Amino acid sequence: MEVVIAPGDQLARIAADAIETLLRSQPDSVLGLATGSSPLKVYDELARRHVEDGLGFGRARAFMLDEYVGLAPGHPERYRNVIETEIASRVDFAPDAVQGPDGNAGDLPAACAAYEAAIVGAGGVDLQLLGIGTDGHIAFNEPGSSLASRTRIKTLTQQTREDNARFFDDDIDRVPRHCLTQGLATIMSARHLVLLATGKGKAEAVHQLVEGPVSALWPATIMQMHPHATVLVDDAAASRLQLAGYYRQTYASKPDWQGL
Ligand SMILES: N[C@@H]1[C@@H](O)[C@H](O)[C@@H](COP(=O)(O)O)O[C@@H]1O
Repeated sequence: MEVVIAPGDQLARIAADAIETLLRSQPDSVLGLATGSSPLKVYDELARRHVEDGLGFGRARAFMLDEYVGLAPGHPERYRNVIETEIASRVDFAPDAVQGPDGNAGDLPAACAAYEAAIVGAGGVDLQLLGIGTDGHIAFNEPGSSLASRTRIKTLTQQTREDNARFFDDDIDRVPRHCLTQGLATIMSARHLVLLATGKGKAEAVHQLVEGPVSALWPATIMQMHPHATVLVDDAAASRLQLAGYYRQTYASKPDWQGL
């Protein structure tokens, strides 16, 4: 696991660089897209590079991490709509190139199985962007999630519903109680994981993610088992890291040939 501590804007550029390098060398790459506020600056940077530098997404495909259950198709906070607004509509993905789990399916378990099959059918995800919840969840794998889980229905914790109420007019009663989410094993199948976290509110989750024992109690800790995981954090999110000095020193002396 590589930990990079840098200012927020720089983190977004580092993540966008990794995606650009991938797309330029392999235009038919499969990207994993995350919702939440953490990746928004990355999406802004990718949209800018699309317009100004001709970065193309026309042959790429993308899979979303998760989706609320039961939000109306036109609801602005439905993750499919958020991804459309924040990135898909701003670049040149082909129609239907971006897929997400169907939180309005009549048969939700079947929709989860179909989603897993679609990811496998596309050859798996090359680069998965991730944020992290304050309780250490990735996608919507809440504490207690099986470390071997695949796409399935989950119940959101009170903490996550409180955290996400800001997207629902600060009214927790409007935040759905259930979601469909890629499982931890699904996420671990991606070839490169790139997690972004900023702000003091994420400091404990980041400490656990990088330095805590691997445990279902802090689901993101499974990333310690991934052969290619990058954690991009600002000073505030890094403030509880015990080995912050070592991570800074390692990144400062990173060889040019190494890449992210
Ligand atoms: N399902 C999403 C996660 O994918 C995201 O990582 C998390 C953190 O969001 P933010 O980046 O806004 O802090 O929020 C939601 O729960």
